[in-house]
Amino acid sequence: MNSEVRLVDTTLRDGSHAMAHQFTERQVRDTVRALDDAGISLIEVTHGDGLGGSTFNYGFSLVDERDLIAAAVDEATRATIAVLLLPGLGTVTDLRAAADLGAGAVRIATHCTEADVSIQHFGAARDLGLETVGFLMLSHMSTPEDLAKQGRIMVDAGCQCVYVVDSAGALILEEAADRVAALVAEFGDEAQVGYHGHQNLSFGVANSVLAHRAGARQIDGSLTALGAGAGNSPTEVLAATFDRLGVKTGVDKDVLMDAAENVVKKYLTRLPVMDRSSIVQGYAGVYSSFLLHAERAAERYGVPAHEILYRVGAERYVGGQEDMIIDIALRLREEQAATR
Ligand SMILES: CC[C@H](O)CC(=O)C(=O)O
Ligand SMILES: [Mn+2]
Repeated sequence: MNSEVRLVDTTLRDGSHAMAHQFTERQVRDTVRALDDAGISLIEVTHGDGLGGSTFNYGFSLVDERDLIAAAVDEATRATIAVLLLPGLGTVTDLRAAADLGAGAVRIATHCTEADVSIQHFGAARDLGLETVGFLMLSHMSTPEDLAKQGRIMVDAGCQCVYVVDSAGALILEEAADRVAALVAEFGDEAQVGYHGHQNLSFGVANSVLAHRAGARQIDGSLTALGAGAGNSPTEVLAATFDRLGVKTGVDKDVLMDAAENVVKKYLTRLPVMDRSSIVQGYAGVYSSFLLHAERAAERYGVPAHEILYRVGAERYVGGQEDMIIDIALRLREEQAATR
């Protein structure tokens, strides 16, 4: 087992979902400075749904993400700023703009069975000299073998590290480790493997430890767990846990704990929790970023959010199908009215 791991922080990207994309430039600057001080080497800053995500369907950003990326680049003294890109929502033009602003890495995310849509984006990213990472989202929907085949498509396209992304917080222990192990076996020394967890069933940190033991070299976290659904594996907990296990992260856990307490907790509008809706997301395998969309639909149409999320899981809806949440809420409302 390798005794080192790189902790990557996504407070300012996955946390954007929990903040309903309302990050201010001040919040971004303060968070980047704290993470940079702690020694985090890769900090992701983008709309929750990636470049170009500020839309009616996904939710408008308070501040243009290009301004937030520029502020992050300005604030970081050692860390590289990464952006997220979902092909089809973000374009190569958006990627060039982010690189011009000083972003040094891109994480390109596709549904776990659709890595082929990322090929041209990886090519463009390598041409721009960016560090490249691939995100296989909703990884619980694929077998380890199929996931490895999809990862291979990304690596052949120029990806340097492919992540098993547990978007729904649905993976439990060896389900996460087996997926990581399959990718590690497929790539050998050609590319690294990463793990991105969500806490819906509370396995984010435990899965991250097992992912590292299975060969993952990069692990995601968010300060205070700020992220979609019940949030991500808390970066400060990952740092303390790996420290206890004797795995070097190169970060200062106490500075991270301070950042969680004194920076992020001061501005967050909603502390991620394992409540009924987010537990259902993990149980039923629902994209974590659907949580706020389901809560809004529940409020608007007078139906329970967790019922919406159970249906979303049963229908196996994936990222980009946010509008189907409204469809389900309307159907539930009709069913309710029929039983009265
Ligand atoms: C919408 C992109 C998504 O939030 C990426 C991610 O972090 C995940 O799938 O968990
Ligand atoms: Mn996520």
